Amino acid sequence: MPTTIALIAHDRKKDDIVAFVRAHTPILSRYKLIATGTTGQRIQEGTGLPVERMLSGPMGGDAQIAAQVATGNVIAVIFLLDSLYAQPHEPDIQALLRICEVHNIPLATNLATAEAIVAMLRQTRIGYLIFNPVSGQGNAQQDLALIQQLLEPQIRLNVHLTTPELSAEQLAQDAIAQGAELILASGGDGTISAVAGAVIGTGIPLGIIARGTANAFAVALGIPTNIRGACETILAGTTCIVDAARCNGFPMILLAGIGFEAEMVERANREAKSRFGALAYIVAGIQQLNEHELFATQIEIEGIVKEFQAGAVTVANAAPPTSVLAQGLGQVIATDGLLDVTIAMPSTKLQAVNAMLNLFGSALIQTAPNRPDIIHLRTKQLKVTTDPPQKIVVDGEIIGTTPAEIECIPNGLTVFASPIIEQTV
Ligand SMILES: O=C(CO)COP(=O)(O)O
Repeated sequence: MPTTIALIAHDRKKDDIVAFVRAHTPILSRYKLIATGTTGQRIQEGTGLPVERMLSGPMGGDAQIAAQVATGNVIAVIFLLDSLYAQPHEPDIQALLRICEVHNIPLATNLATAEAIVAMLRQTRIGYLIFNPVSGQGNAQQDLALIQQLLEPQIRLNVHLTTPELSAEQLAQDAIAQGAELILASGGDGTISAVAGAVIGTGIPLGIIARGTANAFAVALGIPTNIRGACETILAGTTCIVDAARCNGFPMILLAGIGFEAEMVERANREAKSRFGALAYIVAGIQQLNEHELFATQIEIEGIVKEFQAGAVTVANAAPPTSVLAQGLGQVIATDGLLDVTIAMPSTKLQAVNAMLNLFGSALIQTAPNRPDIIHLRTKQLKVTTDPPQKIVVDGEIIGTTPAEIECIPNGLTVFASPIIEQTV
């Protein structure tokens, strides 16, 4: 959908349009502004807002704007006419007015109707949709078309596709810098975490349209993992405030896995994920189980250090039941201001398999497993040191090796989701 507004004023109305734009800067600054040459210059000088300037009206500026309207790029035209004086380029003016009629584009020709357009804009939300076209196994073009079809009657979408050069995180930062009031992320957990990471602490509501392999974040927060359901959740408008976290400076929404999980994620590479979907993780997990060894682990919380021989250390902010290694407490609470830490210390492969099954079972019944080889705790922050150093995976991406310093950011994210009902364990 277009997000451009065209601004034009005849000479004796130029002061009016500058005053009008100045009075409505907060709302108009959310849109791309285009204007005829002199009008654009006056608005830029008078308000500091960026304006893309066409030719001056008599030289064809009205005609250029008419072309933009005709090609569907313009959401509204504000054209303060001077009806008391004849203009040399009257045919161009009439052509622009006619094109607005033909294309049913809101057109204000005086200050009263310009105010009406601003009132309309106030009721329209603009959503920055950050869309990863290579996530998951669906047809990205069809997915995007469906999202637009479902959301656009109520939310004007500013669509930005991720590319190898333009990361989801960069796009999210740009959206925030442009004053986004609503950011939507569509892709796998990597895309969603990257966008969420940039949004932490801004208070900007985040919509999640999961199209990935595991979609752990959506599942953890009870957000539907089909496009239609996800869009309905966004349109319903209910938001939840959940915790976020940082691991060695990297934003973390779901969990940090140290040891087993990091190795497993590395095995379940992009190619395997495209071929086997979520099964890739299980295949990789079984392969990994054959090779994995325990490592010496130090956990430091508020100056107190404890030592373990661990196979996996998982520090979770939010996690679905299928994030087996995070389930030391039977469920991960995303709204308690604390991280859920699970340390698995199996000494044989059989114990490891048993421990994983046990953890999965406890997540399903939301009770902590009672096993001597699983330790669990909740804390706001901790430091994990291992010998030898272990890889760390944060929200599905390897970010480096231990030591890992992880801190919860209570209430760091506002997401569109139904209220989360947590049971206290
Ligand atoms: O003449 C105009 C519109 O018809 C306005 O043009 P300028 O903004 O260049 O003065």
